[in-house]
Amino acid sequence: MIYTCTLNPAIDYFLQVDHFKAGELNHVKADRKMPGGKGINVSRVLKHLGQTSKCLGFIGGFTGEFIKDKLAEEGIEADFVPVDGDTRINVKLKSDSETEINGVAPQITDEQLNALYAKLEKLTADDLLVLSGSVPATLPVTIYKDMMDHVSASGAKVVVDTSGKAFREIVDAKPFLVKPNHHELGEYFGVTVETFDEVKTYGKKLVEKGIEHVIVSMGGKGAVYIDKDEYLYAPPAKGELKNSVGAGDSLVGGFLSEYAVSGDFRKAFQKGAASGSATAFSVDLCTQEKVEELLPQIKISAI
Ligand SMILES: Nc1ncnc2c1ncn2[C@@H]1O[C@H](COP(=O)(O)OP(=O)(O)OP(=O)(O)O)[C@@H](O)[C@H]1O
Ligand SMILES: O=P(O)(O)OC[C@@]1(O)O[C@H](CO)[C@@H](O)[C@@H]1O
Repeated sequence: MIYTCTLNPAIDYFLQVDHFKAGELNHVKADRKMPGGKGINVSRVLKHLGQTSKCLGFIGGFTGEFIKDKLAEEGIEADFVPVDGDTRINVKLKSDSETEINGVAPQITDEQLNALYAKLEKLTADDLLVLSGSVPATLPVTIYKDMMDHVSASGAKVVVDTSGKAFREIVDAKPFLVKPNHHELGEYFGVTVETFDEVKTYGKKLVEKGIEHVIVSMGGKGAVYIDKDEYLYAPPAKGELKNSVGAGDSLVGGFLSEYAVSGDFRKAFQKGAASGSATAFSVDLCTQEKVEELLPQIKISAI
């Protein structure tokens, strides 16, 4: 089973405003509320691509109910730990440019954290655990490493997609796979990472630290896969950018949907990259149909 864990889920509230002006009254042309948070997005992409998964994490309040209902409607299993406060709302403002305003997580108690650990301790060697997104302020920044400690005895493989301090803390715990984007990779090493050579250099440093598989996403420039033997490049598919929110989660979801079935990294990387582009060209997260349409464009090459 693939488990996704979203410590800090959100309702993603998409607002379309013509020519947004800060500091003035703006009228919304169209809006949309979606269940969000990185792990939840991975689960939704897996579902779209025909794979089952279970969502873990913390959820609370009327916003949490909305997310649980939407996941249930989509046939996605969830086993969240309930918390007292409201799950956050993240505003995604689409105008001449994209602006994101991510909300604040509710309080999480030690008891609630222990309830999550108890669920993790039930994982087995056949399971994959995806730890995605930001860490609520009331949890320690070492939380992802602590969670890995709770699954380490099982041998379950852990995939991590996070940033900032949480990413800094997880690297030494050597997860199976990490997916920073190129900015996050640069932030970790205190440098700017823009070119493919820089991605290769700093991605390889993560592999040398003991992470088996590293995927660095580069937005509209595609993605690079690095392990101890090779560097692979996945170009972006061609299309019209409609929404970049969740493209990275789609890369992770698409990758895992193939890896869980075939264990073939090259094919998984291709499917992941096609899924990232498919989301970038869609209003919501990628569909199977769109991923299949774009897949032939993603020619994986050694670089
Ligand atoms: N404009 C685009 N055109 C084509 N493909 C894209 C585009 N933007 C993203 N992609 C695909 O999606 C992948 C992931 O995108 P990106 O690097 O933006 O992830 P991210 O920064 O983790 O995003 P998020 O945090 O919003 O999920 C890219 O590696 C690429 O394959
Ligand atoms: O604040 P975090 O946890 O880093 O990111 C949360 C978030 O911006 O990421 C997803 C897209 O990747 C959205 O669904 C969600 O709103």
